[in-house]
Amino acid sequence: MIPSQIWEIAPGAVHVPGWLTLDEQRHLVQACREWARGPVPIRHTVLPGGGVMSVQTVCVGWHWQPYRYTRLAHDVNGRKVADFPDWLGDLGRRALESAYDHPADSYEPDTALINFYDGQARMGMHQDKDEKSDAPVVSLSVGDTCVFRFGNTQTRGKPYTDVELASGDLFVFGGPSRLAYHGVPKVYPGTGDPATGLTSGRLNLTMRVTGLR
Ligand SMILES: O=C(O)CCC(=O)C(=O)O
Ligand SMILES: [Fe+2]
Repeated sequence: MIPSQIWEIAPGAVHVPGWLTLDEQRHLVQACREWARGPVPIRHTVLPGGGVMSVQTVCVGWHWQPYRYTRLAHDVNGRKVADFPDWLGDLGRRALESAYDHPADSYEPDTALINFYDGQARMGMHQDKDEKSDAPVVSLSVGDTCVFRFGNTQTRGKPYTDVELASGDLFVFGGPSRLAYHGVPKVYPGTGDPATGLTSGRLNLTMRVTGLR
């Protein structure tokens, strides 16, 4: 295989286009489909102020609800989310190795948030800061291409860099970029390859280390 190109967007923030093979994307879509059904079904997360997120989210390992991780999904059906599978941890370590070009044996993600975007869904600028660990976030995308806005650690606004994340792309943010604001201002409907098993929309999976036990 041709080695993937690696783009450093900011220190510790790396974009690797086309990192997942089509087979890996298919496998991920299948797994996400199962997780979306339960034990805690995929849902539009309700924010404390009453707002509803336009993306739909399902978690594995730990359940995220704004703004903490819990064992049980109190805001959905009170059940425990699916276990974080070993194969996903292996994929996370491989991803980190590709992005940073050094071994990642000690990287042990214990939660994944899976977001589904339809053509209208967006995600506002935010920091991933509910984890009690400074380990990197590994992000994998399948389906429609989006604009991923990667900003700075100080403000929601400029400076930021807009990156197009397409199906199979890997994005890692850690180190000095771990707490950078980021968001998804736009998804381009109809740009994904149905061969992934996803006929419309965009799937994004982020793995994280919660630092909880
Ligand atoms: O969909 C994406 O690419 C980013 C998702 C994200 O930032 C999150 O789940 O915290
Ligand atoms: Fe995020």
